[in-house]
Amino acid sequence: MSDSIEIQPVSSPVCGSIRPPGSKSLTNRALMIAALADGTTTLTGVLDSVDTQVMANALGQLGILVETDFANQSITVQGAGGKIPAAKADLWCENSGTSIRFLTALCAIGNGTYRLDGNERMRERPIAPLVAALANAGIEATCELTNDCPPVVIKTNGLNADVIEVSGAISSQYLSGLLMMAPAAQCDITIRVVGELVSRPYIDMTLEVMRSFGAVIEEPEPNQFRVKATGYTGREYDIEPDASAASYFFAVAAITGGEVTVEGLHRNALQGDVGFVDALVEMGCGAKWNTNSITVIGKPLKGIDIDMNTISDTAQTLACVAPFAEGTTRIRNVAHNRVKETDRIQAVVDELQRAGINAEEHEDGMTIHPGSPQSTTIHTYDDHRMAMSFALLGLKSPGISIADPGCTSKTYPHYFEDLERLCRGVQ
Ligand SMILES: O=C(O)C1=C[C@@H](OP(=O)(O)O)[C@@H](O)[C@H](O)C1
Ligand SMILES: C=C(OP(=O)(O)O)C(=O)O
Repeated sequence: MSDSIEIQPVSSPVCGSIRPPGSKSLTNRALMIAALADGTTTLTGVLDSVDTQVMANALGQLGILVETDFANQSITVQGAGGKIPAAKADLWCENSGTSIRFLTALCAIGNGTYRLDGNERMRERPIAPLVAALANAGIEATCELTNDCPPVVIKTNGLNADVIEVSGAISSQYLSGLLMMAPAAQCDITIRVVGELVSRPYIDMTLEVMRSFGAVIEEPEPNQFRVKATGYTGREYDIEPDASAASYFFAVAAITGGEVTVEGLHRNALQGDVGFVDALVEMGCGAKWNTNSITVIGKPLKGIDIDMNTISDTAQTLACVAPFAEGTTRIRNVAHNRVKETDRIQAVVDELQRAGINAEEHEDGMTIHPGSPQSTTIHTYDDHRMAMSFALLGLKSPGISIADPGCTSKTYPHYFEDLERLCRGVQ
């Protein structure tokens, strides 16, 4: 893909419908659980992107039979019944947080030595809370370097602990990984979160997918989970379209005064990020929640003060809607966004300022003032969500280019084509 892509402004409100590709979070959960299950699982509606390829490849290296048919959005997994066939593996996780966190927990139930690593940014993304949780549970788990980040080495001959404690203050993915591994452990396990838990809807998603494959989990107290060692049963499982990806299309309706329908999502979707629609409604938009689609209707926007802890992947989207609202917008409680693909608080504020928008950085978020973006090239810091959200500015003002558009391949390789199709009505 080229070095940058210039976004063409739209001349009228965007009206249309779109079905984003499958959810990254659900695809990677279903893959891990299918690998642990008894029998065969066929996944449909899966996402074909770097993050899911990395997960599928790593499971293959662990000796699980994973047959991808990405052309048909399908993957078949022969579950190994709670065993990890390979006794040794070096797993490359690129910059996929879900992959490295879920796989680290998965490796704990193996029998051998496993090393997990990723790209330069992944080596700056903390994993020590998960490593400490496993170490306290009797696994020889270490961070290879001195910065509490990957590479991680796991030496294990199975997990035999009945209580695991984990911190959830930096990422919920540590807890999700432990929860998903637990039904395959040697005994029932209580997993307790110590302190704050960010991104809670992802835990509810984890529990729901686990239950769909037969897991039995209770939450006797908030953030304390009792998981039975029942194993999982393979099945056919369909993945919802990605709700975080949908946020960009809902935002298109919001900023152009149009009407955009996203197919395949609904109020009770497994992904908490459908809650982004509520944020747009708070800003003044209309919304229709249908049984198998959600429509956002763009109306005059007003700035809001919003806690986005539970829907933090959509904070960048909201930050790129905010300049077009009347009044300031304050985004709170997303300090965990500083340790994702890039420091997403600093990067968003820097790039809004580069486009001439007045924005301030806070420890936990940002304030954005109304303004009209000026022509510039937006830096994207190898963060797919920087590229996808800042494209919105270019729909409103001429001369906005997005550097390194290929970085969307992490979760949405065809994003710019889909955006073009929606905005220009090209089929
Ligand atoms: O469990 C998941 O699928 C995810 C959890 C979130 O991470 P944190 O829990 O680190 O906020 C989110 O940002 C990420 O894109 C996907
Ligand atoms: C934070 C993200 O991904 P991950 O943590 O899975 O790398 C994301 O997709 O926005």
